[in-house]
Amino acid sequence: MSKKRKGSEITQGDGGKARKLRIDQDEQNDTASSSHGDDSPQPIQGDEEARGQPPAWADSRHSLCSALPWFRSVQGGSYQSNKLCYGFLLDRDGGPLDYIDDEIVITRVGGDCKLDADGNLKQHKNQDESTRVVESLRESWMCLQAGCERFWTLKSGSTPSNLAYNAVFLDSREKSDDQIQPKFSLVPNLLADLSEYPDTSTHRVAWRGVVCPKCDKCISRTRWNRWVCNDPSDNNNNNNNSQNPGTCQWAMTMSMPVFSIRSVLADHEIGVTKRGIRTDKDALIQPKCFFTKPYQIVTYDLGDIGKIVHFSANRSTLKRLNGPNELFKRLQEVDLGLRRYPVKGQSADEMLTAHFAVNFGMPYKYVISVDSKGFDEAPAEIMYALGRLDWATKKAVGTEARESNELLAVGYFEDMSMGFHDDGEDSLGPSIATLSLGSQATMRFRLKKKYYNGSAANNAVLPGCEFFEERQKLKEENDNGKLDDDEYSIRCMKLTNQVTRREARDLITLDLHHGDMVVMNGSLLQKYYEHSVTSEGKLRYALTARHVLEEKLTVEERANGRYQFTEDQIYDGE
Ligand SMILES: O=C(O)CCC(=O)C(=O)O
Ligand SMILES: [Fe+2]
Repeated sequence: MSKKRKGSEITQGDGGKARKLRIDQDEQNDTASSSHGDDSPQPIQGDEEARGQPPAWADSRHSLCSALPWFRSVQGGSYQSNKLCYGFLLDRDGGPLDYIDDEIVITRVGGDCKLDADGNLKQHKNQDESTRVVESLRESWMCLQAGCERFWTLKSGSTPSNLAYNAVFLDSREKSDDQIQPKFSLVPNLLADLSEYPDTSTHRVAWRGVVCPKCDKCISRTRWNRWVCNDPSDNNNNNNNSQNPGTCQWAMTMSMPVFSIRSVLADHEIGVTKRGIRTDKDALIQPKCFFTKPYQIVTYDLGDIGKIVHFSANRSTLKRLNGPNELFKRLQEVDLGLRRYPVKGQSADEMLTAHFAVNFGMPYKYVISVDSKGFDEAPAEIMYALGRLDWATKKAVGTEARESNELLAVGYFEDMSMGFHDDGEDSLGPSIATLSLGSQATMRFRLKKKYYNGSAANNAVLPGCEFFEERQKLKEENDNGKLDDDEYSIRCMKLTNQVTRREARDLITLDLHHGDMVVMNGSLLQKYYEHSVTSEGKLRYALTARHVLEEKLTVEERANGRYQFTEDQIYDGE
């Protein structure tokens, strides 16, 4: 910023001589030699050297938004709430008419920019007579009434060449109300708060970013229990900025108390003998319930597409040796290496997942940018979970089920979730099993966008698509020859054109409780449907086992997936 303003005075910043600007309209004439005259407020010069240090800085928008309450707009340039602008993100692509001082920001948001020869985004079109937005340019007063013969003309009759803001305009504003004070400090000291209150370690506020106390960099919480400035292991992480790693090595580890299972559950009772399941008589897929002593087993059968089997553990199953209660406690005590990764498909340094993850065994697409740890590095708790998941998979699918050779551990703090996705890589076997530990969660299944309007599923009528019953009827008529293929396509297309929803409705919703296991079986289930999970408490783990097809992997990768259960890791279903 070249100049700073205070009230109606414009003073040169950086220790320069303070000079008073006389605001005398008569003295402003057409012949101003330059609109950037000595004593006028000046727009920011893009190539000017920065002076001083900012109180906080960030190398990605995500870390800025996570660390400072003043800017929470991950995508937009302006962060506002209730018509109040809290923060404005200006980057090097500001326009030539931008003006900023202590009290005023005049700038533009997006639009009309093009990349120049050096790859910099530059404003493509400037203010001219066709854009009459700014009525405050200093060069001289002129008429801005389109159609007037003096429109966009200076007193001399010429059109303006250099544009700068009129000082009177810059000065004309209401006095600020001293009663209104900011809600937070410019850089809140979250670190001090969190070390004082370790029982909040998994609360929403604790997975915000912090500002590095050494170098003032905004740091997202990518690690389970710590913040690391310039985390060297981000190099694997698709992070653009890792090409220019910073030198500050500050890190802080949070002491995290071990939460009892009781303290993270909202339920009255842990592990009821018979669990109520969501019942909806109109639901297309009706669950079939089956009780055994240790588990209530609920199956959602989608015919040729596949099935979802939900195992709910009862109280004594939860309490067994190496069972869910113990695993929940012990997973908190070991260092699993959980961390948050950039969301796939987003620009590399932007969004991070709203859950922590770590992969064991064979590599899996979900964490493709990080090396998977071999099962030989997995803590025993992972192997106990794997044993239980293999049992559940066999129980749901039959003895032909393949043994898992990969396990993704996911950790959720308060308000964390996993958005809609499928687990259907072509390098995976058809069965996927998950063990839930800790807080309750909701799992939803729905048809993928490209199928729910009924248009793209190889002539199959998929449960959950719009106009399912009408489509089924048409298909029957087509199958038994009542409707020829052409007419059938026309009628189907007509239905597709009537679809107004953007996304499919949920087809199946599961309430996942501590100790539950869910087995999804069928590759078509992953092809046509997607699922999401929203965690509803302060701490939850999901341990998901899959079978990655060996032929898709290198010899070294295959070695990671080998393991030998100890006797007690083989689960007997009790
Ligand atoms: O959190 C869960 O229960 C499931 C997680 C999941 O869908 C996955 O890891 O792919
Ligand atoms: Fe999944």
